[in-house]
Amino acid sequence: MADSITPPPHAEPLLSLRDVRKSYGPREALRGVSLDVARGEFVALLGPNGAGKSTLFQLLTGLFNADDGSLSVCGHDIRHNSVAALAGIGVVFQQSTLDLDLGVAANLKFHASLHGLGGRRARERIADALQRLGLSERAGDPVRELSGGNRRKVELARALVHEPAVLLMDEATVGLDPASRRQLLDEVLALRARGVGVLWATHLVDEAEAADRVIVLHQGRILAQGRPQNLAEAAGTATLAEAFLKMTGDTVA
Ligand SMILES: Nc1ncnc2c1ncn2[C@@H]1O[C@H](COP(=O)(O)OP(=O)(O)OP(=O)(O)O)[C@@H](O)[C@H]1O
Repeated sequence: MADSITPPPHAEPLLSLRDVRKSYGPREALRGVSLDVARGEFVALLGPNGAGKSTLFQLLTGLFNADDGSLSVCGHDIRHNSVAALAGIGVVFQQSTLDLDLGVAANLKFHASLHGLGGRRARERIADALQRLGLSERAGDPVRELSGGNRRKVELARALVHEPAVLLMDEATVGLDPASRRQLLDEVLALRARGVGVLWATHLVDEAEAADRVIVLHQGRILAQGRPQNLAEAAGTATLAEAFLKMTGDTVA
């Protein structure tokens, strides 16, 4: 009998890096990194301090060019077709980039206009993003009056206003208390259902445990990748935390 199950259509990764290299003078920050993020996939980029996570994000957001290799978003090469590639990315950086004296909605409006969104369409997107994150009632408040957790949610809302295919989160929970950290992680995990691909950089193993796939980055190289449980099994440890320590702990930085 013929197999009645049709194979899924070939899914192009939303984000694709091939053999990416970047040095600062003699210091090699990325030494040939290749990775993909698929539609609706939450990938944790787990690495200790100095692993190269921020460098990778700076390349992905067009702040620097890679010395070698290629980076593409939705099939658009970041170097050769940067406008289209960057339109597909939403990003929350480690350090806040909100204007503290502007209102919550005004911060989002400014970002929307940078992406060519204005008028009613922008207002609807902003209202929708704030509503999803439970911030509708704070729309008119200056960001300065918000808690650290809510400020991060505003950054997340802002990163999503132009409806990017891929969301980049660079150590986005730094400085948050455990409850706010969990809340932010849950908000981002929920984006998978909308097809958003997420690259979540962290040095915190508990955040990586929630991921569909974990990529362990250390001293500019990918040491391992796979489902959290599979990584632990492959390393012969009971937990991902032990596997991470085993992989990275005994090497000199
Ligand atoms: N502007 C720079 N000039 C020189 N070296 C740099 C620069 N930025 C980063 N590096 C070096 O590149 C390597 C990777 O740093 P990077 O900040 O990308 O790592 P990271 O994983 O984000 O670490 P952290 O979590 O501490 O920010 C480190 O050895 C770092 O010292």
